[in-house]
Amino acid sequence: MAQYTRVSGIVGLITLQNPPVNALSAAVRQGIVDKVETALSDPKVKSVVICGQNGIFCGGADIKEFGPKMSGPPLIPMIHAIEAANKPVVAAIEGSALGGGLELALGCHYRIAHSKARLGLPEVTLGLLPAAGGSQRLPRLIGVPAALDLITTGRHVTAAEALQLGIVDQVTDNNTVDAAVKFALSVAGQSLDARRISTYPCPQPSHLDALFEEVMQKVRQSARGAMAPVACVQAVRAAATLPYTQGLEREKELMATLFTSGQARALQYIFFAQRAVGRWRMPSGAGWDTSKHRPVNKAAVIGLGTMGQGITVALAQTGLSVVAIETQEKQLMKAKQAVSSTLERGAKRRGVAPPLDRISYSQNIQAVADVDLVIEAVFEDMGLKMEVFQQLSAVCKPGTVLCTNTSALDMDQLASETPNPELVVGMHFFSPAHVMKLLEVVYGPRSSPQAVATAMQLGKKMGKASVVVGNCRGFVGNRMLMPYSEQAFFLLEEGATPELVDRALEEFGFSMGLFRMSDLAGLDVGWRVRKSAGLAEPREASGQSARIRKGYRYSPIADLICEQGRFGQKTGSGWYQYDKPGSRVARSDPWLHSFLEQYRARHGLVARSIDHQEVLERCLYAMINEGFRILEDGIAAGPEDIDVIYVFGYGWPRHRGGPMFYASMVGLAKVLERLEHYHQAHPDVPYLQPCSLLKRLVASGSPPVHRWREVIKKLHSQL
Ligand SMILES: CC(C)(COP(=O)(O)OP(=O)(O)OC[C@H]1O[C@@H](n2cnc3c(N)ncnc32)[C@H](O)[C@@H]1OP(=O)(O)O)[C@@H](O)C(=O)NCCC(=O)NCCSC(=O)C[C@@H](O)CCCCCCCCCCCCC(=O)O
Repeated sequence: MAQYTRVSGIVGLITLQNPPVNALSAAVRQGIVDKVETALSDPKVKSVVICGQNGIFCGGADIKEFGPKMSGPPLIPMIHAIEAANKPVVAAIEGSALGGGLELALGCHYRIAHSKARLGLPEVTLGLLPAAGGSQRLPRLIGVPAALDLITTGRHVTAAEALQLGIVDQVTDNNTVDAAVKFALSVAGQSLDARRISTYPCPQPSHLDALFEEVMQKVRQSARGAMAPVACVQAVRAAATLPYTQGLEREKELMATLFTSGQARALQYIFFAQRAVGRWRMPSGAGWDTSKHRPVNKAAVIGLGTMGQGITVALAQTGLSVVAIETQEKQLMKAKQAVSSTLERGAKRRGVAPPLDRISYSQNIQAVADVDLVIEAVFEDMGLKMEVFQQLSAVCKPGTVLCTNTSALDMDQLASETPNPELVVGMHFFSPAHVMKLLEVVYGPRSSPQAVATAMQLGKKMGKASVVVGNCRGFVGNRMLMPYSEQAFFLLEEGATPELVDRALEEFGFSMGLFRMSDLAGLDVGWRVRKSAGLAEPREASGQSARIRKGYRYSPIADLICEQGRFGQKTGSGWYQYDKPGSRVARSDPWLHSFLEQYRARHGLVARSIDHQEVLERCLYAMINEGFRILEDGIAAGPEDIDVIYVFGYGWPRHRGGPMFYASMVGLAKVLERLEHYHQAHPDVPYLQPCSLLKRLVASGSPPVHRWREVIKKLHSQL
């Protein structure tokens, strides 16, 4: 909807009204069409201002209304009518002007923004392009290179940058609508000939073809199979090479392909999933809407290894006071230097002062006495962690939330070491913690909703995609990684190479294949986990029994690699070889290939030809199957939680929407059928045995992913 009033005698003020972000729903578009007509036909009105209610101009087209049948007036003619008006129309931009919101503003003759406003064309992140004329007007206004940057990345710019680029005409620190009305009064009656962006010639950069070729190459490389960034480049090229109306036709054509694509569905699903995970709930029924967080102004980090350093940086960058504890003096000094230089580099990039003085370093745990929250990040050793938790319980002020960053240990066992287990939760960061967006917030049976709410609130403040999960081995992310990597090891035994498996996964869209990823993370991490689970015992590496553990198929290949001291990039070799320890360029390793041949010969295995489809089906479906078990066990509340974890923490291609969404796109019946097929071929691999929730979903007609929670709820109520 839109409201119309007349202000200062001659200015028609149109206010978009569609909380919370004034998205351009059918009703809002109808409102704009009607109110613009009213303003233009009122002889007393000499100029018009368009603004949004509640401090936000407009979050763009209403994504919830996207579908095969769209009602209401279309955006393009609506914006054209504004641009063609014979009275000046001024956009008063507060909060955000994004997507269709900015396109609407670009149709206005002038744009006034509040200094805190953010502007952008983020359609590409939803699998779309700015198809309400944005891809044609923006390059005409700010030039091709700047428009390409904004449209292909979808990044939001500040009002200051928008002014510098020429997107807005004025920035104000005061009331934006008042400033826009004043501006509208000052331009009333002036000629608008030079203010209609669609009539501008598109500035022609030198070497146009070379520029587009270079950008297209860059975009294709980073898009990893995503269609929208490529279409965005094509649309901007149309702006640079065609008259406006033809460019608009091209924009429409490209949008038609994207709009109905699976990729757009996946990306829009992830947009809503990211928000849905914020509405967390524990099995007790307590959740985001019933639990109040404790304020956290001062936090402590215990243990300043790589993880602790990253967490310290992230907390300081969030504006918190941080007490950083490390008992070893040498490590403390090393960590202080590393944290300071990371903060300095980050601050330089952002043009701000580094928040070095927010951190105090100490070797003495007594220094945490007055903090509101502690994050323990010491070595993954239960004995050591228990000792730390006992000390924390004695030192911290009452009510301090105690968090562990463990990725593999039982956080409930740790909680049992404290007199207040309700204050204990897991905050599982991903390395490097100041860069990676994912945070798993882990609750145990005794964690209080308030402690969970506090960790979630802190995660939000830190800009993390924070997901509440239950306590189990590996939580959600690492638990699903187990069957995924297990299948990859089996594929090596059966004839694949790390290169083949990685190529299949990277062509699917993963930022890195499994073997390149493990070389980066360090192979010793998984080796330690397998050892502590009693799997990677040193055994006679030959014969049938070497490939069976606890009665099931097991591949000792990764353990044997580790026994050679090949821990990945840091040692200069792992699944690949590197020029020197720490170098990042993975090269195919003849040693590894002959090791695999010898291994197969020793175990009487005959290599067969394995194609990409089998790699994907076995690795991904085994992982997805575990995802269904996680849902069945109630460790994740819904498929959105799993998908957000995989997209933000494990390099799952965003345009495929996360593993559970992907399963729904492939078809649950097909996933079930392939799992049954592979389980029949490998009956000694329990991860391939289809989970009963998957069977139940298929039996209930494979409902769409947003309806799985109903089936899960029913399942739990029957248990
Ligand atoms: C705006 C934000 C920055 C605000 O952030 P904040 O943190 O304050 O709040 P939240 O993010 O939590 O959001 C609050 C709440 O609002 C919901 N929401 C946000 N934005 C939208 C939206 N655009 N639509 C609907 N709902 C929205 C959000 O989900 C939250 O609710 P929830 O219940 O989930 O908690 C931030 O929200 C943000 O970044 N928003 C998204 C901004 C964005 O990406 N905008 C672009 C939208 S796409 C667009 O504008 C497209 C246009 O360019 C062109 C459209 C043309 C359409 C033409 C269609 C014809 C296609 C032809 C096909 C032909 C096919 C055929 O031939 O058949």
